Amino acid sequence: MTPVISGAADTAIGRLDGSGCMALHAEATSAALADAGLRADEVDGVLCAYSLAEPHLMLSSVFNEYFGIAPSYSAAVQAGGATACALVMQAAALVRAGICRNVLAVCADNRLTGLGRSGAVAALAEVGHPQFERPYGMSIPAAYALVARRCMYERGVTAEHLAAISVTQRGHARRHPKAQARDPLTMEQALSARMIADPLRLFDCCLVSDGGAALVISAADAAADHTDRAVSILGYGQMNTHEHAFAMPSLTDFGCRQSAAQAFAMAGLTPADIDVAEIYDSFTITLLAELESIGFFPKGEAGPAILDGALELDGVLPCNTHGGLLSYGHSGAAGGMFHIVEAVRQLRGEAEARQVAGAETAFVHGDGGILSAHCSLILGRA
Ligand SMILES: CC(=O)CC(=O)SCCNC(=O)CCNC(=O)[C@H](O)C(C)(C)COP(=O)(O)OP(=O)(O)OC[C@H]1O[C@@H](n2cnc3c(N)ncnc32)[C@H](O)[C@@H]1OP(=O)(O)O
Repeated sequence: MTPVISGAADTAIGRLDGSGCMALHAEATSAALADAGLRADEVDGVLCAYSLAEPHLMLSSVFNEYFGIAPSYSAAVQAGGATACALVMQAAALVRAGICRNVLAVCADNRLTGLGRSGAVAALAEVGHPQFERPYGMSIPAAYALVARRCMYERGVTAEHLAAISVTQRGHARRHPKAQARDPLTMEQALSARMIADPLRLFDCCLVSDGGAALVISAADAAADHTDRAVSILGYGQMNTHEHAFAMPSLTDFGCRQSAAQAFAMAGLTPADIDVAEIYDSFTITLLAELESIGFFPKGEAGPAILDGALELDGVLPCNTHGGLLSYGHSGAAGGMFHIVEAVRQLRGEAEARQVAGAETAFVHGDGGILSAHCSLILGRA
């Protein structure tokens, strides 16, 4: 059974006063089911993730009860920023195995209003190793600063290369009416913004947001009964190289190389065949390093290419066309799901002012945090 994405939707994003984690899950789910043309009782699989603001021991069970459904397969998955892609990979496997016909994958969190930005940043700092990192104040931005410094030393990455990423993505976000950060951003502003973790400045860092997103992954014949806008899941792959920053095998070469290679082999495609890319951008350096590890650019060449407009809507690799985690928003596992929702919209030709002309193939990638767990998807126009 070929798996397809038959429905995709996201909630509002940003500071959503009064929002709750479960309400955002339910809102995203209702919208994705409506998009798929599916009733809730036709869903036989539910996959969800986790919440920082309202932690639950078994989020999937809580969600099912809250939403009033009783799927035959249900689980909560946690793979950091790779979670959304991992949910799609697991749902596709359930469909291929004939276990489920319509799997709902949903992620949401209210971490901006639920924890406050400083509370969210403090909670994220807890992911560091309890013995070797947390006592020394290692934060997530600081860990990525180590990656940035090493890429500067080994590959000639410059502050301008990183700033060009945040400026390009802000330009994309300004074309998306729902994006959280839509003010104009210039190279000068990006390069002179306050330092967060040297060499990463404010606009090198992703946002903290409230929001949610959901997808329906169906068997192709099941989807054909309720929609003609499904998007094919052509390939997927995953790689886990380490857990904590201190154990990274390399500060410049990441597991996305293997996860993407698996996905490309399954799809029978190469990076040159991709029309639009939605790639995890927790920090500007995350994206730059991934672009080179995956093979979209040779080592040391992504930065100059980005300065030349490679990631623009009419560039060689239109990338993070909704604005990404840097400007669209980042709400835990939902942050990665926003990338997938955007890929679906691009392939359906529904991306409005930010549509990439003739987009037929999309590459999506999630990175678990400190570049550990990696999961890649390749989607295609059905
Ligand atoms: C583990 C995984 O699962 C994988 C991952 O995704 S890793 C990524 C996880 N997420 C993070 O690490 C979050 C990264 N971001 C941050 O830590 C914070 O945004 C930051 C430290 C960069 C700034 O936080 P701060 O200093 O407390 O900002 P603060 O002084 O409150 O903000 C002032 C203004 O700056 C702006 N601002 C804040 N953060 C911003 C950002 N990242 N980009 C652009 N503007 C930002 C806002 O306009 C804000 O005004 P409002 O409050 O009106 O919105």
